[in-house]
Parts: sequence; structure tokens; C-alpha cells
Amino acid sequence: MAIELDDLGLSPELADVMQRLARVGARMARIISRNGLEDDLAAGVGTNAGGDGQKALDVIADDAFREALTGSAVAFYASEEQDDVVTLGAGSLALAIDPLDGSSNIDVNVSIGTIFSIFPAAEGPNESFLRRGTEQLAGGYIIYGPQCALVCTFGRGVQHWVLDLDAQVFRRVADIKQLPAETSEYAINASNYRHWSAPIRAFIDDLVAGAEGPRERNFNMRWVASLVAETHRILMRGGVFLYPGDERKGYARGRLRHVYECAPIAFLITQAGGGATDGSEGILTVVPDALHARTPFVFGCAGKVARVTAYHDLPGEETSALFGRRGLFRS
Ligand SMILES: O=P(O)(O)OC[C@H]1O[C@](O)(COP(=O)(O)O)[C@@H](O)[C@@H]1O
Ligand SMILES: [Mg+2]
Ligand SMILES: [Mg+2]
Repeated sequence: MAIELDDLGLSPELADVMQRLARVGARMARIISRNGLEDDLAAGVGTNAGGDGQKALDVIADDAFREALTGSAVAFYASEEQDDVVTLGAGSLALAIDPLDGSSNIDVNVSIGTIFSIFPAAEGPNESFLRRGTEQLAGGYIIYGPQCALVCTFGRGVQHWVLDLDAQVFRRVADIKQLPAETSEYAINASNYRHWSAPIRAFIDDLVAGAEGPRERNFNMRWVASLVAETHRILMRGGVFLYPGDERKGYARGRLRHVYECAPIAFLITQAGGGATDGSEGILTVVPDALHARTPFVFGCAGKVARVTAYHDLPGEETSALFGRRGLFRS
């Protein structure tokens, strides 16, 4: 046994897949902890389907999860690191994965992770993934941080396990609590400010202005550049995360991928009582048009996520840099 699943009522097929994911997760935690002793896990090795540079650990993780799921109930395997869906066999499940999330952090010893999403398999490979996130059976991640943990939802709240390194077993700890409606912490890569749209600039301007601005209180900011780490922080203590579309070439729909990054995170966050949108529409109700499609992504405490949508609905003159009194949004 690699993970304690008692009392969760999972089907034998799903439970077996969770055991396999956990087994690889524990192995990955060990490999990551040895980075630099034998190999350089951050070494560049190629380019993936989305055109992103691949690091050695991206490929190690993809191979490890794919091999471990072969022979399970997973018929279709969709990975950030594979151009197309890989058919593993006949089975009732389809699994999408970002095998290694936050790869720019591998060489700096900052938290990285694995994100996964499980659907009932559909007729064919693509139809199994190009569907609403509301149809997911499970969405979760493994975080390789100071502590290795696995967080997952099966649609009944959000469960949390911590890796017991001695026993090599993910032990179940208390479920993740419901998120508060409001927060004073936000996460965005602010170096892209000049490329953002007017509503995103206006929203962030008002947070940065703090007690002297229209919001009349101070806010704190974090940016780890690791979606898994930002999600874990927000699930543990609240916050709001934004990766909007922007004007850089190729970034009209942001950076993050709908199928294997945003949909499972949105499932987790909504199960914890938060919100997850593309700036206006709920992520879980949007059908992605391609396996590697990007989407703008806003998630976290429901009040803040709704506020971002409200900024998108403001008339143009109210989001302009010169508009100093967005009185409607005082709180
Ligand atoms: O470097 P940027 O533009 O701030 O982007 C950071 C984002 O990119 C990602 O690293 C993308 O994921 P990958 O590492 O799986 O490509 C996210 O984890 C993170 O939120
Ligand atoms: Mg990623
Ligand atoms: Mg990745």
C-alpha cells in the first residue's frame, strides 16, 4: 500500500490508479531529493508539444507515471510532455497529467509538483479529455516541498495526505478546510504588468494602493512560479491567484493549460468552497478545444474571484489608469 484510502468508497479501478500515482510520487520525492548528487535534473533535454523547453526531470516524471499506469484501468494518458493522447490499453478511465509542474524551480530547490485529472474514459482518446471539468472523477496534485504531500478531491470535499518517508506511505491527515470568502493575499507575476489588459491592471492597482487606495486596506503578495505550490498555499491559508492572458506573443490565453493544469486545480478549489474562472466563465463549465489549450486562470477565495470578474464587467473608462475613484469597489 502506497496511500491510505480507507473509507473513501473509491471503485477498485480508481483506488488502484491512486495507489500507482502515490507509488510514483514517493519515488519522485526521493529522486528530487537527490538532485545534483548523480544527475542534473534541471538539464535541458528538448522541447515538448506546447513548445516549452523540457528538463530532464520533466521526462523522468512523464516516463515514470506513464509506465506505472500501464496495465491499470487507465485507457488514455494525456500528458503535457506528449504531443497526443497515448493509448495504454482498454480500461474505464482517462488520466491527464502535468508530470512535473513548476520546472523553473528544479534547480533552485523550491517546491514543484505533479498535477492529475481523472475522467471516465469516453469513446475515443480526445473525447475523453475535451469535455467539461465537472465530469472529472478526481483532480489532485502531489507537492514535492519541504514535505511531500498529496491533495485530491473525488467530488466530496478535499482530502490531504502526507508522505511518511520511513514507511513510504502517504498517510491521510485532516481534510482541507473550506476557504474563507475573503483574503488579503494575492499571487500574480507582476513583471508582466505592462502586458496586461485594463481590467487586470485596475484590479492589481487597487490592491497595490492598499490602505490609501479605493480598497482602504493593505494586501500582501506571493509568487512562487509553481502552480502546485500556489494552490497548496491558497488551500492552506486562502488567497487569490491570477495568470491572465496578456499581450506577449503566444500569451493571449495566458500560460497555463486547461486540461492538465487548470481543470484539476479548479475542481479542488471549488470543492474547498472557492472560485475558479478564466476571468469571467467558470473553468469547470468551459470545454477546451485542444489537448494543450491554454486558458487565463483566476482562482482562490470566492469573493476575490468574483471581484476580478466584476472588474472585467466595468465600463472602459473606469478601468483606465486615470480613473482614480472606483467607488463601487470600496470594501
Ligand atoms: O514563469 P511564469 O511566467 O511566472 O509562469 C509560472 C507558471 O508556469 C508554470 O511553471 C507552468 O508549468 P510547467 O512548469 O509545468 O510548464 C506554473 O507552475 C507556474 O504557475
Ligand atoms: Mg505546469
Ligand atoms: Mg510541467
